Amino acid sequence: MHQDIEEILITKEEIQERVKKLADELREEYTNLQPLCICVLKGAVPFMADLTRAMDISLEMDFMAVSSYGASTQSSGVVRIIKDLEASVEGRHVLIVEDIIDSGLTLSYLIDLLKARNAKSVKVVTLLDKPERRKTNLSPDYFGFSIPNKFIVGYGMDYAEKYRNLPYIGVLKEELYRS
Ligand SMILES: O=P(O)(O)OC[C@H]1O[C@H](OP(=O)(O)OP(=O)(O)O)[C@H](O)[C@@H]1O
Ligand code: HPA
Ligand SMILES: [Mg+2]
Repeated sequence: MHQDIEEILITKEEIQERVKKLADELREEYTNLQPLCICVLKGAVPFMADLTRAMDISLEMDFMAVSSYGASTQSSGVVRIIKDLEASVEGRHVLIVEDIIDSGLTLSYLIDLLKARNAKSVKVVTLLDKPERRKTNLSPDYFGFSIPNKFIVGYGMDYAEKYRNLPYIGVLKEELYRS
């Protein structure tokens, strides 16, 4: 285990098993709809890659970068678009692929934006849900795990850009960000 990790919350094997089940559910819903899967950079990259391959249906991918955390464990509340989509979402069935919903501010901003751009449907799949910290009344259509209010890293998730390549999801030692 990495020296900065307090405990492993979800193992690599548990992630793989859950992702496969989510993909089965999404296949049911999206077969023949040619969904546009939107990966929210950067944290959702490993989840997007594993999930879409396991879905194994005809789909398209696009990528969007928004950021509200920076080098902090608290959302700034201000969502900035860093990279916009290439594809038009008009008339499309859109599936937003997120790694984590925490305050919900990133996602509520994105959902409003995609609806305003006339997507035919907008749904959300997130690997992790941290409901205790929610500041909006938003819940994902699909989620992998509900987790306690701890700052976690790994499988795409970072603290100040580090730890994204850990294969498991772990709780970051508090002394690394509390001073
Ligand atoms: O529900 P919220 O409180 O808005 O938090 C969730 C968002 O915050 C993180 O992204 P971040 O802004 O850190 O960008 P990153 O994916 O590039 O790390 C995470 O990947 C989600 O997109
Ligand atoms: O717990 C978290 N870890 C990493 N990134 C995050 N973005 C929102 N919550 C988290
Ligand atoms: Mg981040």
